[in-house]
Amino acid sequence: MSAVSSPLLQVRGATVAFGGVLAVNDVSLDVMRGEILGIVGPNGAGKSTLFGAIAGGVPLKSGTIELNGEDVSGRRASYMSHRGVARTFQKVRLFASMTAEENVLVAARAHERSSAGANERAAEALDRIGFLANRRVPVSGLSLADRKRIEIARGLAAKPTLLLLDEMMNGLTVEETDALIEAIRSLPSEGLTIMLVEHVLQVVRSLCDRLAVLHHGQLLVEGDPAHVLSRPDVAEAWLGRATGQEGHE
Ligand SMILES: Nc1ncnc2c1ncn2[C@@H]1O[C@H](COP(=O)(O)OP(=O)(O)OP(=O)(O)O)[C@@H](O)[C@H]1O
Repeated sequence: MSAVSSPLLQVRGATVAFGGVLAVNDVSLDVMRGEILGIVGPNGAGKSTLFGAIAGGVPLKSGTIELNGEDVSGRRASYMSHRGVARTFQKVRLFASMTAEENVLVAARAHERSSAGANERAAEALDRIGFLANRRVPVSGLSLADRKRIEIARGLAAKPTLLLLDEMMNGLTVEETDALIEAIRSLPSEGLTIMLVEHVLQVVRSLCDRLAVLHHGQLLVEGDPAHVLSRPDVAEAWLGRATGQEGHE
């Protein structure tokens, strides 16, 4: 298999246990280069835990995770970051008193020693996600939608090959969601692979090339979004118990 067509990430039999709870249970999944893969499922299905195992810092009880053919199972987040994996968190983690630019610079400096280089990285990351205009405004004065973009820019400042986006649309209006979908859609053409956890159906349908459904920590099904979403077992496992955020429909 050529490097181009081989998966960027291979998850094999990944299992994560918290005490007696198997938060991720024997999950195997390939993530192809340049795709946007949606990870969906009801609350508590194991989506964020799977992200944690991939982004580093959440140890596997069993199984393996390979990135570019390297076994990275159980590695720390800092190691994964330098291997090209960046993530955002459900709860935006920004320094409120700092500007957008300063927040992104903090992330950029972890990857670039020279301040000129870090400034360049930060500006490029903000530009990629369409947020250069208000970059000098303190974060405390920005909308949630803007803060989500800054959170993504912080991830992009690492120049990742794999970006994990955790529920970016939570709390956004329909218009803000549409705008962020457009911004995210343009990213993979610049050599980026994206995995995203999302509850909003509109996002999943219009943004993802493929979907993987988790339920009780296990992979229920993966494949084309239209096919996956039409399955009765998916509707029952996920849509039947969704939280109402899919009201964007
Ligand atoms: N640090 C932890 N300690 C103990 N149990 C945990 C921990 N993190 C997650 N869990 C448990 O693991 C399971 C999977 O949780 P996880 O947060 O990964 O699900 P999720 O699909 O991301 O849910 P949500 O959509 O609500 O964010 C749940 O039963 C949760 O209570």
